[in-house]
Amino acid sequence: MEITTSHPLALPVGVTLDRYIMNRQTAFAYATGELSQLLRDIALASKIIHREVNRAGLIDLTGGMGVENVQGESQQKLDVIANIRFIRALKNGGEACALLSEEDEEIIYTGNNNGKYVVAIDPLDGSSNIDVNVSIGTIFSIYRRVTPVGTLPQREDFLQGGQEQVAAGYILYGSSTILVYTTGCGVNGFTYDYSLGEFILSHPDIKSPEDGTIYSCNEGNLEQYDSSIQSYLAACRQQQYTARYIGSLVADFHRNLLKGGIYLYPATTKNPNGKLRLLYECYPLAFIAEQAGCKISDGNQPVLDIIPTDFHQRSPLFMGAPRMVKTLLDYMAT
Ligand SMILES: O=P(O)(O)OC[C@H]1O[C@](O)(COP(=O)(O)O)[C@@H](O)[C@@H]1O
Ligand SMILES: [Mg+2]
Ligand SMILES: [Mg+2]
Repeated sequence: MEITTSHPLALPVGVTLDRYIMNRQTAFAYATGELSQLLRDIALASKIIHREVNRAGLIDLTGGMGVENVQGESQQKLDVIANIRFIRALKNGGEACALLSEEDEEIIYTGNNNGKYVVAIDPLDGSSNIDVNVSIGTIFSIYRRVTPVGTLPQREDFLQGGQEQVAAGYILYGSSTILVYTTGCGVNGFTYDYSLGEFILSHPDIKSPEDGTIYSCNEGNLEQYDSSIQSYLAACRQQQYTARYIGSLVADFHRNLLKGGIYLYPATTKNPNGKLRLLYECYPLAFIAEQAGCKISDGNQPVLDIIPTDFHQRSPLFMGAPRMVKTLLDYMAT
């Protein structure tokens, strides 16, 4: 077999995540490497979860734990495993002084009080899809602490508001595993090459299309939505837009980000404040979406402007191609 220069085997391996983070770090004079190390620690934990998600059916990691988390949702085994993996990686890494997780009611202290950062995390997103081999993910948000280094982290370290995030990202465990993140200088995606054990830059400088024809929403809740949202969804159907809903926020977000679309999780009579959690689902995806040129709203204001009051508070979420979200907000304003 002749290996020509265009043959995949001849192409140079892309930039690894580690190398990319390093290159970025040198771009910031005041950068000390701690945030870079924290991002690497998160990437390491996600490689382990990639392996466990992949083999879940073989190592008895499917099914529930028979217990509920602080949200009143039944915890899946992989929810718990992923939670443990991130806590352990951040404890060992030393850069995070505390975490806030979807799976735990209160702050998780890492014991690294000299750590300058705190992390809010949804260890496993799309739990209802775990056992049926549908894409799932992890979502994370990083803040520089506001309490003095060396002291015990406090509530205010996590309730700074979405605009104060210094980094945010997600990992999508799908047909391939991809890590997408921002530190406020654009959005980049890295595909995991498990044969090398490396995340490789595969989606540089991701930008959302200005408009789209994909809409993502659980229409099973249609009767519970505000009539203006029902009218918007009817208009989407009339225009023969494509309905796509995986039921894993990370996967629905990722598709719409690349292809152009709108994701809606409105308030419902069951969840009058929406279902999705502000600190570790809405804020981090809003930071990424904004950096990629999307529009993100809770129906009344940009999501990053919402003032947080509670660790596990929920928020309606509307995000996607700016022209589509603007149209929806026009419907909601009438
Ligand atoms: O089943 P519903 O009501 O459509 O909700 C699906 C949404 O709930 C979630 O599963 C909530 O996240 P978790 O799985 O992390 O709890 C999102 O990923 C998804 O978009
Ligand atoms: Mg989630
Ligand atoms: Mg979750």
